Amino acid sequence: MVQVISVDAYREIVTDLLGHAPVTTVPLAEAAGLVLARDVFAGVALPPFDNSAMDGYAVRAADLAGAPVTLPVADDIPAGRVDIKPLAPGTVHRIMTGAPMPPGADAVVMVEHTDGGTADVRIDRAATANDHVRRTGEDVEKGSLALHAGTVLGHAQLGLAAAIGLAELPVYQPLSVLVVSTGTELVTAPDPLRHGQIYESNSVMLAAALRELGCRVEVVRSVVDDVEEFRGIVEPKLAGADLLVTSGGVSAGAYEVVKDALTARGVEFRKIAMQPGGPQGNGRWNGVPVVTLPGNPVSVLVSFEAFLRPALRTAMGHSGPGRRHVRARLTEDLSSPPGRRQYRRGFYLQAEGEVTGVVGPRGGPGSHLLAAFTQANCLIVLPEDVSEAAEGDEVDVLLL
Ligand SMILES: Nc1nc2c(c(=O)[nH]1)N[C@H]1C(S)=C(S)[C@@H](COP(=O)(O)OP(=O)(O)OC[C@H]3O[C@@H](n4cnc5c(N)ncnc54)[C@H](O)[C@@H]3O)O[C@H]1N2
Ligand code: MOO
Repeated sequence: MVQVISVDAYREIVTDLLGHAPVTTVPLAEAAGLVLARDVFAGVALPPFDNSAMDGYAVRAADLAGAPVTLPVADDIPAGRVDIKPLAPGTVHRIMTGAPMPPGADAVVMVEHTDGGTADVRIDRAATANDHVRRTGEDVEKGSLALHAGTVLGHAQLGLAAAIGLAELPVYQPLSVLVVSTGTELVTAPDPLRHGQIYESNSVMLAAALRELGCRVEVVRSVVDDVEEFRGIVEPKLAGADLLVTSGGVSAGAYEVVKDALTARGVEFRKIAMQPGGPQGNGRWNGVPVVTLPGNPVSVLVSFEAFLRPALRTAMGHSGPGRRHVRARLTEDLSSPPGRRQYRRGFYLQAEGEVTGVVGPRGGPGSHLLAAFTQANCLIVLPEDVSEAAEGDEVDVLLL
């Protein structure tokens, strides 16, 4: 008897199987999209020193009380200068944006409010202390928490890490996934199709979806339905993988290559109470986690959303599945197989000012209808205990 389990239970099984990726240190240039594994404290303040926000003149505000005034320019401070002399009372220093404030100066006058002189300068307006001065630590205090563990490293976060003087960051290592499509019927372009053959598409979709999540991916585009050949091609590649994902060869036919090759190798095959995506397998082969997906293209994509994406995100340190659920009203009647959670491709729309959006199916329930998926922006989720949903009913929608 094949064991049938719920989608939620299976998601937990796959999540436990993948566990957590190890922590590794990578250069900033390789960290985009990865998750920070430890809190990062600032070793320097930002700004690291009081500096000018404008090109102009560093002054003592008190010296400008009777503006307009003309004062001698005692020094010139371009950005990058490190030998900064104090400002004597009754003088100014010409200063550029980002240059250190001279000790004794308390404000900057923009060059636009002067005659731009280099020996003497006429300053047209009075100033207030702190005008156009960027204070040490105003952005980040030295020793403070700059980036929390669990932060997804986007461009702003990487910029901050660089600004506080870091060259590398501790991250959850991106998982290396080996993707293998099986099926004697599979052909890859530009080879011509003969009657009975189809172009292979699952590995392309899986690889793209995995790379979007930040995984490293190796692809074996197609392996024929032959157990020895499957083992011979895939087994040597396991050593470098954190996860093997296969497509096809797992249901009830006479030539189920993945099932036949891996049943005695630590992989358990069962049915999940979902449609599409019913037949699944998971386990370890030579210690490497294995998830075997059914071959129908929509089954692959729905399986990815239902449990692979959440499990991979958890493994790589992300919080949550990275997808939002909303409620929406159906625009037409739908039916669903009893006892199974059905995922229908849908299009969700929320009109301006409306609290609840509307959703309609794109294409039928068939797991071969890939084109409809490309027109969908969500999955309509019909629960196990629902076999009929009527137009106007509120349903659960997983936004893609
Ligand atoms: N007697 C039964 N037959 C089937 C059952 C069942 O319970 N009893 N389940 C059906 C369901 S549901 C699914 S899903 C499929 C899963 O079958 P397999 O995982 O063994 O997949 P295949 O038979 O190899 O392929 C299914 C389908 O998908 C096409 N395919 C496969 N790989 C690719 C690829 N890489 N790119 C594009 N298309 C691919 C393949 O040609 C088949 O049409 O089993 C049902 N049958
Ligand atoms: O469950 Mo299969 O994955 O419907 O087509």
